Amino acid sequence: MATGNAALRAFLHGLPGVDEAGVHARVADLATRSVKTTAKAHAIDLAIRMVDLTTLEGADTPGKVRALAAKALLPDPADRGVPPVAAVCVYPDLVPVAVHALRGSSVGVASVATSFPAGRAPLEARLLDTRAAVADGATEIDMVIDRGAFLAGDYRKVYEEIVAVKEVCARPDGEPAHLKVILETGELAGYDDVRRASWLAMHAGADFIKTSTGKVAPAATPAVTLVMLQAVRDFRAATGRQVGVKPAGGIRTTKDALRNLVLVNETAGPDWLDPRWFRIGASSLLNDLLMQRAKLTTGTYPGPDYYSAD
Ligand SMILES: O=C[C@H](O)COP(=O)(O)O
Repeated sequence: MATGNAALRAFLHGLPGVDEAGVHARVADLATRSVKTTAKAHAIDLAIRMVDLTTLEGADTPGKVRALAAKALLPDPADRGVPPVAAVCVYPDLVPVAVHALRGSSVGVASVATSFPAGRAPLEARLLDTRAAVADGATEIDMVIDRGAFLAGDYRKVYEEIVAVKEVCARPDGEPAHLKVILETGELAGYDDVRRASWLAMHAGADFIKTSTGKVAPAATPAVTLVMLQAVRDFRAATGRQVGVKPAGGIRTTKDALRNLVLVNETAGPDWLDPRWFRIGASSLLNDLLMQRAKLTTGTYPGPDYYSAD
C-alpha cells in the first residue's frame, strides 16, 4: 500500500467507524458467559501459557528478574503440572539476566525497547535501544508508538518508525525478534483511533498489537481489546497475514483473564487461542491463576502466602 501521509490518512480514515454502543453491548453480553469446570481448568492453563510475566519498575534488580524467571519456568514448585508462562518482559538493561536465567527453555524474553513508556526520544536512540536488546538475546520487542505523532495525524512518521524498528529486530544468524507494537490506547482519542492505530501498526509489520504500557489508565479494557481483535480478524481476511493481540495493564484476576479468552474466541476466533497469537501482559495475574487452579484441583485455596510474589 502507498505509505505517504496523505495515502495513509485516506486509508485509515476510510476504515468503517467503530459502533461504540455496539462494542459495549457485545462486551457486556460476553461478560455473562461463564466457563465451567473442565473447560475452566483448560482455560486457566491456557491463560498461564499466554502470560508475559512482567516487571517494569525503576527499582528492578537482577535478583528480582532471576526470581521472576524462576517463577516463569516453574510457576508452582509444588505442582509440576502447571505449565510455564509465555515470556518474561523486562527493561532492556535486564535482558542479559533474563536470557541467562531462561536459556534452553521455551520461555521467551520480551523487552520494552524504544524509550518505553513515552517513546519520546529521537528515532536513532530508540533504534539503539532495540538493537541492544536484540543483541543481548531478547526474542520479543515491545515497542511504543509515538502517540504525539499519531494524534497530530503524522501517520507516516509512526509507520516509518515501526518499519525501522522491525528492521533492527532481524538477526543475521537466526530468528528475528517478534515485534509487538504498543498503541497506548488510553492516550488515543477513542475507538476509531484504536482501530486506525491497529491497522497502521499491522501494515507496518507488527507481529502483535498491544494495548498499553501499563503506565497509563485506562489500559487493557475489554472494549479496547475487542476492537483490536476485530482489527486482526479483518486484517487477516484482507491480507492473509495473522497478527497477534496482547492486552496489558490492569489484568489481575482469573476472571479478567478468562473474560479475555472469551473475547478472543468470539471475536477473532479459535485460531487466536494460542500463545503464538494471544498474550496477556501482567505483573500480578499469575498468582490468582495459580490460586484458582489449585482450588479446582484440590478443592481448597492455598493460603495467601503460599505463592511467591509475582
Ligand atoms: O506489559 C505489561 C504491563 O506493564 C503490566 O501491567 P500491570 O502491572 O498492570 O499488570
